[in-house]
Amino acid sequence: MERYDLRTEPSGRKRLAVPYRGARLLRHPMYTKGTAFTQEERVSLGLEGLLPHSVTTLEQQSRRVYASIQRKTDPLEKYIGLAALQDRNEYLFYRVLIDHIQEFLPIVYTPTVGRACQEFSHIFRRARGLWITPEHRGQIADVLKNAPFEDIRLIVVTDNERILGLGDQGVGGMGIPIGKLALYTAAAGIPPWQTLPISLDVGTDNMDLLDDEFYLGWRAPRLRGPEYDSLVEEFVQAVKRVFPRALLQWEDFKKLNAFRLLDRYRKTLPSFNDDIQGTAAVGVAALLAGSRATGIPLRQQRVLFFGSGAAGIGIGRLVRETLRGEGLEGEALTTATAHLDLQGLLMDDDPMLDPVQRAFAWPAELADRMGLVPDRRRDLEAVIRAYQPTVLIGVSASPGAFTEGAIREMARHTVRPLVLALSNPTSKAEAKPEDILAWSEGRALVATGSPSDAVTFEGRVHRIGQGNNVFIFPGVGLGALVSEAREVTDGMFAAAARQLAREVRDDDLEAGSLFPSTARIRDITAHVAEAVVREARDSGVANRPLEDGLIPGVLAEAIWNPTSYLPSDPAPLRPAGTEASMPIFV
Ligand SMILES: O=C([O-])CC(=O)C(=O)O
Ligand SMILES: [Mg+2]
Repeated sequence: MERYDLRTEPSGRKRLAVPYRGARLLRHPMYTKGTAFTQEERVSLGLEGLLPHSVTTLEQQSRRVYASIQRKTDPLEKYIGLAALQDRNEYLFYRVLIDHIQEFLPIVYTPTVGRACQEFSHIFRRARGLWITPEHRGQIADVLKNAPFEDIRLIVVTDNERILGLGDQGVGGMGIPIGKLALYTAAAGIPPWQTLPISLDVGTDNMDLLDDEFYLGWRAPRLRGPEYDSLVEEFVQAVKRVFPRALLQWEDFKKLNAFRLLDRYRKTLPSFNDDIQGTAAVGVAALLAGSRATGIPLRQQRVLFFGSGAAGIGIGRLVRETLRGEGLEGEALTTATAHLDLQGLLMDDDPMLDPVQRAFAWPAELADRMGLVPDRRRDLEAVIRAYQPTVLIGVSASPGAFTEGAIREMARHTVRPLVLALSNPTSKAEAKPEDILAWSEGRALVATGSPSDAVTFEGRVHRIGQGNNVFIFPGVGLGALVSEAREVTDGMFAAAARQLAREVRDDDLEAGSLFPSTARIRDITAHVAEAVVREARDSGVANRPLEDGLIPGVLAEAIWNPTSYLPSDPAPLRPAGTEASMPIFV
């Protein structure tokens, strides 16, 4: 465990105390500058002769690395190249990522990160983050103490059971916490030495993985029941003890564990579930922006969900809360949303519904009144014909679920239907944007969870918005950390959703997009964080309540921005096992 020591000189200039010298320093991904070490630093840090002669700038390094990544044609090879860069020089990795965020988002994140998870045990180079297995029971706190840095503020943890729409990926799920934290740093400027990806590797029920000789994970069926619960309980208590200032993001747990763990721990430590709550904010933002585009007020929208997993139920809850805020109640509120899953429309006489689905089930008599006899309730097209939704949201991981008939039916009764095919990665999306536009005669406003190219239909170019929680979680996390929130509330996600909708400009909507461009992610994140800080203060969960006027400045101060390397100060080598010592200022 190391401290990352930033020292501020009386002049205000920051310097970094580096705890290593020579080859060890050169190889340390967080302290190295590679060929950017200056001549003076090379002398004082024992680097003479270890580097080729010329000193380059971070900007030159960034251009050099970018060219080398661009040479690769396979996105997975680009992923491997960027991961290698992250393991070599984190400063440079973030500089390159930020300089080319729109281009590299689909590499470090969905869709390519999905492939990286599937291929994890085959493309493995270097470990990052922490793996906790059932063998660590009773000593999880000690495992946490092995993290490379000690002042951890942000943890993304998964148990790998529902990796994007790809299901159980076992040990390979670690790609997701790593990717999400990379985006926290790139979008929200969370310093990388304060982040920690964690995999709860409790086994896998994916037989292909268990049969693979290269499989790197805990080779057993998934731990379940009380043993699983007690492992998670020990983990949460250990996080509280070892990293008392950390915010925890639950990611890619399967639905019932996702809801259970969120409900159980959201007041134990500041924590949230991105698939439930982050996705919810994205869905609500799309509705708000969509209302502006179509002129249909929010309270007159009818929203049909296809899929009732963590995302479907999560969005459903926040949509319902938002509509309640608009004054809807009773049957009007019930019928404002309809939820279809593989078993059909969720009906309250269905004994197979799980507890989170039940909250959205319709009384059978309502479906009867719409003429939806039982065998029609499984048919998306028939449900659309009867219910006449203005919005269709796909969160099912069933590619092809939005059929031509279904989309044509949407377009028959709505001038500008909102169609969100949100399942990730691209291979799991419910329909292709070009098909949705063709089947709706170019009238649909389309969004996908993973990035999609613009579509030209009858001479008009439609931009496809990326409806993804990347617009939400970095700002929520940054806002919660800056306000030292004791809890991450649903209100903070509602505030984030409203802010994201405000970020959608009229020209985005005119171009057919319900979301802003990901090229603006850093600005958007800062604005989302501002809204979250205000909401944390107003709802009384902020240990550091900030007045409006102070918020932008405090955020700007908190955001790490790798524009140039800090000067390195050699610190005396610390004997093993002792705390960091004072750096020497020269
Ligand atoms: O990672 C993403 O792109 C969004 C997300 O959380 C998921 O699909 O599970
Ligand atoms: Mg997720």
